[in-house]
Amino acid sequence: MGAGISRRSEPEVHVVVVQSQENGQVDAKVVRKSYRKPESEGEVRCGASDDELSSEHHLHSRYIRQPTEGHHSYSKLKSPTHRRRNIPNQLTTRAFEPLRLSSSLSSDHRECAPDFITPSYSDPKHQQRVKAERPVTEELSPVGDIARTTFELFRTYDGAEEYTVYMRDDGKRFYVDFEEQKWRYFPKSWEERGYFKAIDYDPYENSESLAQGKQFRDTRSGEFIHPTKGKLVTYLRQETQNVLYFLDETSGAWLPMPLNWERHVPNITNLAEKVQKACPQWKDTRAIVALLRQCNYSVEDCVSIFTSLNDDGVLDTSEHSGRDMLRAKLEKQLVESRYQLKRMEERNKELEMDNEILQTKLQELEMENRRLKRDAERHSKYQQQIVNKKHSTSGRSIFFTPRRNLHVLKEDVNTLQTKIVSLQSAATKGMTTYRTMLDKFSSEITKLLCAYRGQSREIGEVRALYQKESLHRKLLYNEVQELRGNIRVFCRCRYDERGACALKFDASGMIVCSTGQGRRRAYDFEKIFPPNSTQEEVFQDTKATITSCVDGYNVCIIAFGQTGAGKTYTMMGSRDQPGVNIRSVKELFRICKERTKVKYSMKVSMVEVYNEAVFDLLVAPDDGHEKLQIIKKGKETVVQGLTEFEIRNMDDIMMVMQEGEQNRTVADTKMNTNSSRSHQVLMLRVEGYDRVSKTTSHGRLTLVDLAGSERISRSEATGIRLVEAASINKSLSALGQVFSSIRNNALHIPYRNSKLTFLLQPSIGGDSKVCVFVNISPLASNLAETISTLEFGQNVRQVELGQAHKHITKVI
Ligand SMILES: Nc1ncnc2c1ncn2[C@@H]1O[C@H](COP(=O)(O)OP(=O)(O)OP(=O)(O)O)[C@@H](O)[C@H]1O
Repeated sequence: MGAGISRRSEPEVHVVVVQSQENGQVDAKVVRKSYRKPESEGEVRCGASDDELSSEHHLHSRYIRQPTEGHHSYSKLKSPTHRRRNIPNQLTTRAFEPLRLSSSLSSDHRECAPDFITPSYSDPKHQQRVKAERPVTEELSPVGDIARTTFELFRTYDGAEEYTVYMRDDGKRFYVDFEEQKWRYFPKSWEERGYFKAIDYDPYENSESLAQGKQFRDTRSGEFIHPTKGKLVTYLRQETQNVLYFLDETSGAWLPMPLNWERHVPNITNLAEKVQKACPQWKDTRAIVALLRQCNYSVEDCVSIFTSLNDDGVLDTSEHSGRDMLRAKLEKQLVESRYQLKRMEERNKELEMDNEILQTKLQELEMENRRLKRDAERHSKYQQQIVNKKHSTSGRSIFFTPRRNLHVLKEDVNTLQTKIVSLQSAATKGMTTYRTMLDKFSSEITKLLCAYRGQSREIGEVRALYQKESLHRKLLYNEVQELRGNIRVFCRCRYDERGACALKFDASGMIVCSTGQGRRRAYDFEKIFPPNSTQEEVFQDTKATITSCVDGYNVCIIAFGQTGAGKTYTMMGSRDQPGVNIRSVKELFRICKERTKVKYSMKVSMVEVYNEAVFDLLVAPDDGHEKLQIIKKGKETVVQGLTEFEIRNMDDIMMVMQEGEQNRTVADTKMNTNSSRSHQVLMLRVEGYDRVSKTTSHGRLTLVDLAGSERISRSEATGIRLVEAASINKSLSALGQVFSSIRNNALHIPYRNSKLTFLLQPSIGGDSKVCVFVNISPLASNLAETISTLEFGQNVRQVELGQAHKHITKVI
């Protein structure tokens, strides 16, 4: 038992035809909406050829034939919404296949061309019939927004047919019926049989709506009055993008127009006004001009990007959002392009593999073909020999070859020949198929390669733009920082051979780490030093700040971070790789030596803050390690009884530092074998007497190596180590509170909450220049501490100290 099913668009009609095996009676049933099995037993043989189907489809009726010998039966079905038509009784007998609709009856085709169906559009005979039968479709109006349309060439894979296709801005395709001079919807089902090729289209040539643009293109040279530069000659040159150049009269060269100037060019102003008219909430003209540049001065593209970004919620329409919007767009484009590139690469690989397989198959077939040809030649030779032999023996008695044997041989040869011919034709057919497929794949590969190259170039451009933007942003930020007198915060990640790096150092100069639950966060600092950074590189960015203490500024450098994250390494360093402390003093000596008109003197002192008490590190503990008191004398903060040494060269400072390091409290902890248990503060007073201006500058350099924050649960500190850890954490949190209070402009800044903050008050709370190093570990096991250190750094970054002041006194 079986069934044939016919289906069309609503109302859905299913037909079941059953022929009883007992009496041969044929029965056809109409089942709507669902497929139902026929109840009577029988064998189904029903169907219709494509021709018959297509010729009847436009009648909107179906018939099913049961071709038993000499008898034809049919069932005529009609859809209630369509008209009835008589079906001819006489139908030819032929082998039927199960009743089906041709592939061209896809839903989109029906929707587009309701009154005609093209089952085999490449068949010219059929097309003629279709043209004769199809009623004229409504007058389609393909022209939408002409600037956003695409003209394409649709070519069938066998190359037999070509259509000019037009894609409207709403994505609908049309093709030109040249005979009837009409636009028709392009059926979706055709797309499987060929491919599209874009036809280059110049909107200036064809669009009336861009008459303004045409005029603009025709008058590429021009001049305009710049508010400060006066009259400037311009010329709009087209390269990959349109780029506006102006004639620099000094050098006589055409230079690209700066964005700020471009706003005053009348044509550009016109375009920008158009954009603003379309997007009234977008007020930032500079951003509009920037986006127009990116969109090759296409108002439509510009508006479209604006609208789409606005829809996505990406766009902030406030005045200063243009650059952000552009960046967001570029980032989005970058992500999309990367994804597409990846997909294309995958597809490319697949196609290349298919291609290889096909090549191998083709080679096999060619070998088979050659072998068959050789066999055929051998057999025809053999047959010829037999015939010759027969002729030569025809006059004689049948002594050599009995007639019967000859007959059998002849039959064998004939059979063999037939087989060879059929094999040859099969091989040729197979080869043709594989060749066609090969051609198809080759063209696809070529297309993909072109697209791939285009994408790569685009990605390169977008990436370069993005990096330029990031750099620009950073420079602007630095300028703003300079003006606001903020603390500069650097981040240094230590090198650690114990494990892989769990942090990502972004190309745009950010540090990215996972903050749990699949979320990631990027942290931005003045500069980020990845694990492989050298001590010299780290010092380079602080150098400028340090040297300003020679001019009379107070400068303070602080290293903050988890225990073992490399604070002491950054500040003190090793003998071979000296840190910021030694390099700073060396730099100070170098500058002092350079300035011959100024007489400098340097004095150094060193203290540690250990368990909430201040100790002089330049006094050996044996000589009486006394707690020192910090007191306020007017505006100054003074450590009572502090030893101060004058230093004249590097040897002096090296000796002093060695002494201080020896006296500092360090201990072996679970987290660091040489862990600093106190905050070390090195203070340098630099006085310079200018013989010419008769003034004295009083600069002060404070270098602070903080003790490391630690989680007691991880460091497993007990006894005295636990007391130390508690006091370290307390003073560090007091430091954090001081920064937060300054940031929030609090009336009271709690400097006195700890000895550390009280000691550092003149350095961090006044008119100093401050650099903070946040030291972090790259290990995944330290991620929680790393994140809290990075958060601390971000908070400190927001602090505004105001502009630093020079300390200069006039000598009478
Ligand atoms: N960038 C680096 N390259 C190579 N080794 C480093 C680096 N940073 C730190 N180290 C090494 O890591 C170890 C711990 O560093 P360091 O003592 O400077 O950490 P710390 O933050 O000062 O710790 P604590 O707060 O416990 O004193 C030292 O042996 C140091 O030499």
